[in-house]
Amino acid sequence: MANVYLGLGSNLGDREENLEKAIDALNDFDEIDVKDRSRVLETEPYGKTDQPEFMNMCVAIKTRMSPLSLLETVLGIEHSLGRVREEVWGPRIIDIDILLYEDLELELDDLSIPHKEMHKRSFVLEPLAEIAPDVKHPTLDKTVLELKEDLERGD
Ligand SMILES: Nc1ncnc2c1ncn2[C@@H]1O[C@H](COP(=O)(O)OP(=O)(O)OP(=O)(O)O)[C@@H](O)[C@H]1O
Ligand SMILES: Nc1nc2c(c(=O)[nH]1)N=C(CO)CN2
Repeated sequence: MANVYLGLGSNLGDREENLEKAIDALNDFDEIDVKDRSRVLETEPYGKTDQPEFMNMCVAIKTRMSPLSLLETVLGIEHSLGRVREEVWGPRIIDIDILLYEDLELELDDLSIPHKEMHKRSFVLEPLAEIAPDVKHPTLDKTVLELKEDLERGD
């Protein structure tokens, strides 16, 4: 079973309910066990700023799925919760990103692990540091807590 960390975000509709539904949908798969979850944090939109505030959280799962099966699964959950892909970085009912998958480093057309932007995003590092402070980012060779502190200092 692989230890995997996912980042969840929502800024449309009932944001907290959307996050709960996504966690329930993950748990509905035999190959996925949700092991831990951070608090839900309300965060300012990052990147494209003229959109509603987000609710973000991170979850720790154990899974037998391969990285690509897991990607297919999270995209399916996004679809089933009614997400419509319109603009990149735009408002969404639910977004599920694969942040870390064991200490895997993977660079495919459709999937980068670790998630390429995670170390630049406080809406990821803040909740992730609650549940995985000592987990190492395999490429940057720093723990989640160190990455969060670097970002807060503006490094
Ligand atoms: N680690 C990853 N987790 C989830 N999707 C990924 C990952 N790496 C690459 N992708 C690809 O990114 C595509 C677009 O994802 P999405 O629409 O959620 O982007 P976004 O949320 O607008 O931006 P970002 O990925 O920067 O958060 C997905 O269809 C998927 O193929
Ligand atoms: N605060 C916050 N900002 C974002 C988020 C998000 O989940 N939270 N997701 C984005 C695209 O993935 C772009 N900007």
